[in-house]
Amino acid sequence: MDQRRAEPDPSYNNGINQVALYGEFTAAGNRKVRCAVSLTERDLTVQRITSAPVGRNKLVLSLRDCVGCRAYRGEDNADPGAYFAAYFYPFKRRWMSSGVSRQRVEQCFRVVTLQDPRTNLEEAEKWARAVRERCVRQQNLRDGVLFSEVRRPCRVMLLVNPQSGKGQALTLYNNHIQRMLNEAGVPHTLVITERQNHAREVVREADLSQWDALVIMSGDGLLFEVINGLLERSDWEEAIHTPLGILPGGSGNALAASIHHYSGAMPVSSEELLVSCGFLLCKGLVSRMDLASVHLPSSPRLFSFLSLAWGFVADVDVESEKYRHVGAARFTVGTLVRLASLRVYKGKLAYLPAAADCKEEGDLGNRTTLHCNNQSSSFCPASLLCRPSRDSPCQNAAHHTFHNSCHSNNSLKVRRTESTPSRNATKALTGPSDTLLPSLDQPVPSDWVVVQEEDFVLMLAMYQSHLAEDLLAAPDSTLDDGVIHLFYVRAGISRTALLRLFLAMEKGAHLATNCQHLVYSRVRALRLEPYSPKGVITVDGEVVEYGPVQAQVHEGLARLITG
Ligand SMILES: Nc1ncnc2c1ncn2[C@@H]1O[C@H](COP(=O)(O)OP(=O)(O)OP(=O)(O)O)[C@@H](O)[C@H]1O
Repeated sequence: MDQRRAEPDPSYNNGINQVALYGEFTAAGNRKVRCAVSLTERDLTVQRITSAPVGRNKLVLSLRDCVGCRAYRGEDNADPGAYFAAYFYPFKRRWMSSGVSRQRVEQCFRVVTLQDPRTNLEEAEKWARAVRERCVRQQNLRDGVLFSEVRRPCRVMLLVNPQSGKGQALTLYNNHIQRMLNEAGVPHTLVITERQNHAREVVREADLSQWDALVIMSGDGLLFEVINGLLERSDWEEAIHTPLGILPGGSGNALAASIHHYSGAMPVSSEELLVSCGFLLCKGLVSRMDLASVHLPSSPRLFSFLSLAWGFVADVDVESEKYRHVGAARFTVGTLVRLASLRVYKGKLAYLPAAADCKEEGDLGNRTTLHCNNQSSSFCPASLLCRPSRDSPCQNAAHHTFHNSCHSNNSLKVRRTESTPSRNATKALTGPSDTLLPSLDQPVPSDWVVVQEEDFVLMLAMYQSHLAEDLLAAPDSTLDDGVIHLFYVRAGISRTALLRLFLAMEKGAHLATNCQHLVYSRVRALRLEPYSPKGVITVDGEVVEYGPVQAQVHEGLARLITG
């Protein structure tokens, strides 16, 4: 038989395409299949050695899609061969449906250079090491992305809430995540949360020098606990720099959907989102993430990484809890139910606008410089749709409102854990100071915009892109843009128009619907004073004390593994 071999291509002999390693091995699963394997700085190329023309049966796998590679001896002691296996998660077409998602590809080879098992294992280890090193270098090469730090987490605390979402977080861990982390060589310790605030207590007390990353496999509620636990520590400044990871195990999974979106990938199903976030976690790149501090009338200050909501969105979040068995679809069901009894919420909203073209760094002492961000002039995609003029004092909205009749059903969930009043802007002992916020009983500063309308259907402040897996609420948000993306919908909107807005939000196109009732502003701080005696306010999807609330963004305060 005329066996054509895939010898190293001479045209590859320059730069990144230069073949660093070349070998011929049998496939681990079928010793009759021989493969020519070559490794460049960028790719692993596998060419089956057959009589077919060179190029057929050739697989080129990008090392950017590789999470790890390991070498090992076979189980049969009489077998002198050793093995190396490389694990890739490239985007592939879905079976039976359109679009692409990350799907697992394993390439495993048997090395029998000599009859000596040790030499064979050394050869396999050489390959595994070379693949791993190039994977890391490919991550380092990524440019144009504001990744500040490259660090492979090696000791990970993985906090899993077994009750989150449909109650399947542990099954999802067993079916997907455990294997991915093993493939990536990331040792981890599983902490299964037992009750509310368990994770908060664990991270508040933990010896953080023992952990390179804290990863949360749950909904957004558990990350909320972890962030607040870190910021309650006396060493909060260091603690909040602990890299955090998020794996979707809840029904909302907004932050997981946001980092998937930031990675440039197309929307995917819930299980595909888990694989995508698992992949990003294994890649181990750490980015800065904005947090917002939130002040409530009589509860301690909270830190929030996602959203602050009042009105329609907050009500849907709370009321749709009972539909959590349907997973991410719970928000769609909740939206339809609440639309049927659309309400008007009365209150006063004020905000500090973000500078149009400048990005001010956080107000921590060590980051006081100002950076002009030339690109941010194109920030507001629908600049025509940002309607600051609607906030002008001359705008006189008709004030025929219904008082909010929403009854707070949050007695079990409300985060009123301590009783320290916070009448001063920053009363808490730990965490950064809120230089932009006066105390809640003082008027807002004169450079704030006071919204003239007092009748709303919703107020939604977002610091990340997604409100839920399939709700791209703030399409222009980035992880650390230092901006609160403030949306509100004025009273008077029809049910149909509101439904259209939420349908458009699935693709992040709600600003382009030209809805006259929707107002969007980029802000750095805000205050809401609800007038209705009862209602719901949520922070990161969790119900908090109802009443006046204010928040300011802290740019890039936390660290998140974003791949
Ligand atoms: N073992 C447990 N039993 C009951 N509640 C728990 C347990 N572990 C954690 N919790 C609490 O469950 C709450 C909800 O968790 P989380 O938001 O992560 O999941 P979820 O509500 O299912 O997700 P989503 O918000 O996306 O629907 C958190 O406030 C957390 O404190």
